[in-house]
Amino acid sequence: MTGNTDDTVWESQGEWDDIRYETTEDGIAKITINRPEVHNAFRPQTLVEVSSALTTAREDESIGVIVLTGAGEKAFCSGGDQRVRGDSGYQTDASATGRFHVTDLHVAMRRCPKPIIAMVAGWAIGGGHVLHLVCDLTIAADNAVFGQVGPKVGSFDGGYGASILSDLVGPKKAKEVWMLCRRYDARTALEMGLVNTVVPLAELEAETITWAREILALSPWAVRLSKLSFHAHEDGYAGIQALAHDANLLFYGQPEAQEGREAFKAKREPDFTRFPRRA
Ligand SMILES: CC(C)(COP(=O)(O)OP(=O)(O)OC[C@H]1O[C@@H](n2cnc3c(N)ncnc32)[C@H](O)[C@@H]1OP(=O)(O)O)[C@@H](O)C(=O)NCCC(=O)NCCSC(=O)CCC(=O)c1ccccc1C(=O)O
Repeated sequence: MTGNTDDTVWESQGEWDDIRYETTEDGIAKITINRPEVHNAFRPQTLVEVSSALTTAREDESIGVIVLTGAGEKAFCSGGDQRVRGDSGYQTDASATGRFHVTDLHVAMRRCPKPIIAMVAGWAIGGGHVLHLVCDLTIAADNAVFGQVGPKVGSFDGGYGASILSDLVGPKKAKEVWMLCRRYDARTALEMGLVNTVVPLAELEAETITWAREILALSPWAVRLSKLSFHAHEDGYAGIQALAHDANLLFYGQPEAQEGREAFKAKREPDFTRFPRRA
């Protein structure tokens, strides 16, 4: 056990260098970027570990909601670790091929059928701001500060960092965020529609858990399909594919689909005549 908030006990799982992965008995997983000395900036290894923890949470049937956060009270995440930014992307070591590992994580977060809540205290800046954008919900502490810094440090995000932001706050405001690199406090972020709620820092985790438990009380399939329904439109073919594959997952549980499987295994022709052709 690693700690608790009110009645919540977090059980620590796995061996990690850059993150913590903890779960509660009632179905919440918490992934914490644990590099407070650099305001939780991510290096490639950080993103590999977050992705791995996300897969663990996704495949654990006892988990219904995932919380993404940063260690300490000063920062959610300050984006890519500028010390390992090479000329071809971010590098695991000086001789490694550079990449933008974070874009693969964005896709995995969108693809993950379980709701992901960003729990934001302090800085959510640059790629750290994009990470909260990609989460489904954001609970902000009153000390949170949001913003993009790409054009200041020679970077931009033409993927989710532009599109989700534009959908949330409108194209004019989104261009302001990226083209002026201003900082926005938590109250302003709430007014802009960037976050779901703002609470005192001391109540951040308790509030996040309350939201997570409200979700956990609902139908898992309906929550899952709700998330994928938004992305079906927003993510184009990839979004439609995720929703359609869930329809197929549900169909696999039906006698009609099972007849096809059983007939193949028994080396006989399938008999679908007893199944209705519904309106
Ligand atoms: C966040 C700050 C404004 C906070 O300022 P302050 O409170 O004064 O703290 P500092 O003293 O500056 O920081 C403390 C300590 O942390 C180090 N640090 C902070 N941020 C980083 C960082 N990103 N990388 C490395 N180190 C960092 C800082 O140097 C201090 O260390 P000392 O040893 O004490 O000196 C301020 O810290 C700040 O402006 N930080 C930098 C923000 C930044 O430039 N972020 C990177 C933006 S680019 C990016 O994120 C890439 C994103 C990406 O990869 C991508 C690629 C493709 C598509 C999408 C994306 C995407 O955007 O996700």
